[in-house]
Amino acid sequence: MSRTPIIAGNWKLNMNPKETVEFVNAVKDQLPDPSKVESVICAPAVDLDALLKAAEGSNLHVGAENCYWENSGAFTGETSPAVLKEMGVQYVIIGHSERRDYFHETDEDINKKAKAIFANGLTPILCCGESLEIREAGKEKEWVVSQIKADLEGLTSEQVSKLVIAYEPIWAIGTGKTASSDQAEEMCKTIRETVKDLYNEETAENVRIQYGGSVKPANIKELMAKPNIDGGLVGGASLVPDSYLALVNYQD
Ligand SMILES: O=C(CO)COP(=O)(O)O
Repeated sequence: MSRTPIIAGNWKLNMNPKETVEFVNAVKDQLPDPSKVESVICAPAVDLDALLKAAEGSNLHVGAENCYWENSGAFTGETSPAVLKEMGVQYVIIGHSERRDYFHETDEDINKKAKAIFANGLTPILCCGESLEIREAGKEKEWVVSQIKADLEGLTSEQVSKLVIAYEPIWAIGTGKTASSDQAEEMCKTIRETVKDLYNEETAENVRIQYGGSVKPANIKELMAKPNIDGGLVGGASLVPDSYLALVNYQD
């Protein structure tokens, strides 16, 4: 298996440019070799310039938390994927449950964003996941499979081979309630099987699948030991240098 583990912080609406630079200076010399574990921070758009400059020459890779599906035009307040690429950004989170819930993003919007991100040579980190209500009804697999099918519509196997998918059960986000490593593995396996059904075995073997939802230094090792979990998408525990370093250096 040749998938490189990828641990990504999702800072959400936290951190300013000064705090961003302080964070990078505290972590940049202690990050793992990117061929062993890829370390990513996804930051608010207003922090990206500071983040990129501070991270230059280090093993830290940079992502945005969102973007629009058009590169330019009369779209007040949006972020251009073409400009993210010009700046040196590598990843863009799309389909986070907070964007789906609070900003009413649909699978159709997310699919358009995925296409625009790939067209600009960036890599999407595509989030999916079910609410507590859906899990309690026993419908989490069909829910996530239908999200994945709609979000990947029209993408090529070459694109999906490079994609990162983050399985984030909404009931585990910011709640301190982690899915058990078995529950996380079961869903990540289902996602990989869905990619295999939609594309082929090779694409399914290449796609990297993260788990997200109360990932912490205390549970990262157990999650990463699972065969279908290739990384973590981490909110709260990615904001503090020591805990971010403990996460990306989980192999030590
Ligand atoms: O939403 C998340 C990452 O995208 C998870 O957030 P927490 O790690 O704070 O639970």
